[in-house]
Amino acid sequence: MTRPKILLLGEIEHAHDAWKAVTDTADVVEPKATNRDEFLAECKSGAFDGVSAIYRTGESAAVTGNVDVGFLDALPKSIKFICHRAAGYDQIDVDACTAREICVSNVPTAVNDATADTNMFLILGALRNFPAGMAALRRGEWRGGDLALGHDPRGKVLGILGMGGIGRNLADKARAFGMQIRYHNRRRLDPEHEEGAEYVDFETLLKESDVLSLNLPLNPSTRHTISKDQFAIMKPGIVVVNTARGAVMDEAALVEALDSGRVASAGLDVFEDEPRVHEGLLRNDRVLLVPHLGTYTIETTIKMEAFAINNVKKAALEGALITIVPEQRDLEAKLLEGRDF
Ligand SMILES: O=CC(=O)O
Repeated sequence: MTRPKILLLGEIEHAHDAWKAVTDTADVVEPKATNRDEFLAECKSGAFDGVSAIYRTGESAAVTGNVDVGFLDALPKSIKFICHRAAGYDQIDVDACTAREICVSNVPTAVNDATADTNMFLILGALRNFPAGMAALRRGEWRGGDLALGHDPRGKVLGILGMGGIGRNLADKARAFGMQIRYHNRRRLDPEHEEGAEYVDFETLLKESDVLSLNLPLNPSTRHTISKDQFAIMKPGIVVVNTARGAVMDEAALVEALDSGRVASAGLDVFEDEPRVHEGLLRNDRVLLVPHLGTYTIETTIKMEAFAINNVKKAALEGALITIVPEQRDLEAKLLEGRDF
């Protein structure tokens, strides 16, 4: 029997044992390309013919670009699975994959704790104005007068926009700090999973939250969910934090809202055009900035890699996935129908 072929886009950083179990049973090919044009030319040269599954990291987009129509059109027809090593898969045009009968997986659960930890750090740091105090100290001004005078989390309303795995994990952590949890989601959670969190409409969440946390995925319909009009109705003095994706919020509108004082402070792990960060955020000591470190721990990276590796292994060896992205869930049986593994 011929060994299955996997295309590796990016690196396996930590889960080497799990990866060895893949290379024992499948052949792995890696591109030589150093930029997108070279990658597309390499695809078209036949270098990846016979590959059935791709393992990719978000960082690999620096060479290949996003998984868009141009990328998919260049791939050999043998490719039927793309296993992405991250929770957010905004780099992947899932509709275009579906049209080509390519199944997509992400890493949905392994990221929850580390991302929610980062989220809580941003909430505390932004509420307490720690960045202002830290910047004053480095300027030799100790606390910088009352610049760093902050607020306690206890008793504050935390509005969570997007109550998925990370949002629910964050709610658990924030309860321990005495915060009142409200949330808005496309669909209300089953009340037994709410654990006291109150479901409110989007407008109420904006108008009544003391802290707004963005925990929704980025896709074409969630881009700039928070923009000028939304800032205009937020509770004055609100704190805004984002560990989801930069583009769910209009960054320029956030800078204006910070400058006008509508938003008192912000905590951001993600940016619209990473690694570029808006000048208006860099110069503002009331913004706590973290360079997309939400999941960046050894333990979580190992869990994420192992999860994606298990998906690509099952894809290459059995022609199926352990998890498929929600957009394709109802289509899975149809997409896999008639495949010959
Ligand atoms: O940002 C991190 C992830 O999407 O996993």
